[in-house]
Amino acid sequence: MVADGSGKQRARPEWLQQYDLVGKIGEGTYGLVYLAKSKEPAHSRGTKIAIKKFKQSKEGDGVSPTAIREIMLLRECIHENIVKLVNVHINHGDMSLYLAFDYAEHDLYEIIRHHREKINCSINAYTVKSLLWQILNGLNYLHSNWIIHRDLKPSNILVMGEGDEQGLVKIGDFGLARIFQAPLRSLSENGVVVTIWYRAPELLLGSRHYTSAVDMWAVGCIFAELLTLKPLFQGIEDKSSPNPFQLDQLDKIFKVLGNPTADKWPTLLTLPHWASNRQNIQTRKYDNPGLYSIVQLPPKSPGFDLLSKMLEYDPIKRITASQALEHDYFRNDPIPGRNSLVPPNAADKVVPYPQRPVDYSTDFDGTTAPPPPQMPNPSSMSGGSNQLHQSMNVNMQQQQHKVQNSNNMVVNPPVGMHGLNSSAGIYTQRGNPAVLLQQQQQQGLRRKEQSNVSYPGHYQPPNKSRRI
Ligand SMILES: Nc1ncnc2c1ncn2[C@@H]1O[C@H](COP(=O)(O)OP(=O)(O)OP(=O)(O)O)[C@@H](O)[C@H]1O
Repeated sequence: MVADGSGKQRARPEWLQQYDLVGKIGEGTYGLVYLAKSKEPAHSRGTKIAIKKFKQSKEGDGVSPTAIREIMLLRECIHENIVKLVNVHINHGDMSLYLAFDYAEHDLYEIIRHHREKINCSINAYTVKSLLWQILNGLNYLHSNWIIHRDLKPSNILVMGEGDEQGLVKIGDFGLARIFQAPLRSLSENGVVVTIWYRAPELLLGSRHYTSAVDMWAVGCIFAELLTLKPLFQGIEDKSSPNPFQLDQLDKIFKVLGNPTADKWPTLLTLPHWASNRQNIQTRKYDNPGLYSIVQLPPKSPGFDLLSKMLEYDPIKRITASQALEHDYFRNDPIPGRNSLVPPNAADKVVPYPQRPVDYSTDFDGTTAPPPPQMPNPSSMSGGSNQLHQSMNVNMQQQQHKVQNSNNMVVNPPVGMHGLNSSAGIYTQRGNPAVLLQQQQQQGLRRKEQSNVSYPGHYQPPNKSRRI
């Protein structure tokens, strides 16, 4: 118990007490990601958790009540192939937001990189198929709940490490792309880069309507990348204005799939950039699509058929997640399995992927932790990082102190919607998740129309420095 400004005693925020902060594991468009461990036996001691801290905007306007309400809705999404949002914490002092997720030891960015740069061999067919099936399964769940991910890419496809859930795919970051529609410029300046490589052609051509088909395009790109270990369409980003027309990205797509035509894609002619940049777009003609030679699949194979249907130009004709799950590709050997990392056939080698690197020296403020001011407590020691770990705990305590003085709101794991903070005007509702998610979708569309934001123009070049 601690005293607040009024002299009253109040409980420490529960969520801070239950974890030991271990260190920083990554940095994304919206903020930093930390690894923490559960301290409490009730949550099975030592359970790893990923805490995402969202950075403040330069204007310091914090997290809007609408964003918070929508995040609360994301906690309703419970599915084996969706990363679980276990805790939401808003620090009202500086209006920063912390989201705690189940921790995944791997992601497809690292898995693909490991095969390409470390072991120099392809990912086995069973693993590719199992990963793809589970991505589609998670996506089908999201789409049937009216959630469009909008930012699918290998680093957002998490894969569980050793344990009961080993090899399970968890889609991360779902729903956040819309909530935080305009990422902060300063983050890009920090060297963190987001990518246009997985962006659907209708968006590149200026469509303002997101449909679930944009996610299927991204899955097609990821499928190809799992097969070849290289991004399929590596366009060079134009950064000349806040939201420029990405000609090179489209050009890379056309080169592989051929130029789109109004015959095959009737609404093409209505897309803003198709009309306004027609000359630029159509100077180069690509008549010999070469997708099958890139992915090295026979044109008549089920795998190639599925991939082509994901990379269909016309979003209306593009295969849906539920259709894809029924595709013949998944009915043929090797049959996909729950543990994507351990093929049932003993002849297939199990690849030991490395654990995520952890930067033990960065605290929750994103600054380097000072040397520990006191002797390490042996009970919190682990491996060679004892001192740093201890200093992280100290920082955690400092953070706690800050938080306790800042009228924080903590929302603990859910059964149904809950959490009311009238002083902040933040509320969530009890009710049917499907209905709520539909409302969420409608609100999002309305907001998009009002703000007239079609897609954030914050992309940086492909040499993304995404690690710690
Ligand atoms: N639940 C999690 N468990 C383990 N690692 C995670 C988890 N969520 C995210 N990460 C990792 O943290 C890093 C940063 O993630 P984050 O989602 O913030 O950025 P990103 O996906 O690299 O880029 P962007 O923010 O542009 O989507 C990535 O390596 C990601 O795989």
